[in-house]
Amino acid sequence: MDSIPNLTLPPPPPLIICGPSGVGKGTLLSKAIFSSTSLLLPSPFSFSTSHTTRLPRFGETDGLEYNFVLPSFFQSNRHLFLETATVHGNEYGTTFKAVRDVRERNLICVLDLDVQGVKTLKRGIQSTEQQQQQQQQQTENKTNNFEMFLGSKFIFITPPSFSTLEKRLLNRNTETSETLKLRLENAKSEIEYGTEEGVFDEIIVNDDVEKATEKLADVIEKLYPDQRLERRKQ
Ligand SMILES: Nc1ncnc2c1ncn2[C@@H]1O[C@H](COP(=O)(O)OP(=O)(O)OP(=O)(O)O)[C@@H](O)[C@H]1O
Repeated sequence: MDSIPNLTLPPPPPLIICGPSGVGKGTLLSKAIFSSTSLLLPSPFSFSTSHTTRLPRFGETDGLEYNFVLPSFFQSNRHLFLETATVHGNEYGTTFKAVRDVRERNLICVLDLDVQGVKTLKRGIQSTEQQQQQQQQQTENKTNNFEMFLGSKFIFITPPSFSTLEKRLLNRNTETSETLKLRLENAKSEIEYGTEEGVFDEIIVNDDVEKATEKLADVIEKLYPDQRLERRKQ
């Protein structure tokens, strides 16, 4: 007997935000899409819950801010992760399941990825597109973790200048002189990649925070024409 077709449409593809550390990704995202105060117009976007080996801070709940796991979880389950990164000796990563969970809630998944993560994702998307063109997917009937990322939108946030990025990292007061140096060294090649023609759908210069927030909201509404974001009076 034929199975009943699933008539619910999947949510729109994920939104990927990338940019050097300290450029203001978190700041702009929380102002542009996660600041909704209206219960009638809740944000259609949601972050996925990452995994980490760092210990929970006071007030953090397992499964909410992060899935707190042992280092052995990362070692034995690499295949479950879209991307992983080591920060200050702790592992962080996004599993395919975490993205799927957001999509099952019918929300658009937002991923804050570094350049390595973007490259991995783009490779996965490209090979999935190739497989689909050759129609191998149907004949082999394999589940492909990258299928849900087809059509993802990529936004790169860049600083107005290198010295501004350095100032922001310094003012944030989160860096030692070593991590500051490392983040700035990485930023050079990240900005080079991010501003290359055709890699990202949109590039936003985070100069004035209010203008950049407005620009981010405009760009998101352009990339997701069926979505409306709650705009704040400045
Ligand atoms: N347009 C802006 N003008 C001035 N300061 C800003 C601007 N945007 C962000 N900042 C400040 O810069 C610092 C870095 O911002 P934020 O933490 O959002 O960066 P991030 O890209 O999310 O960094 P990370 O990738 O390390 O998490 C913060 O102290 C933030 O308040």
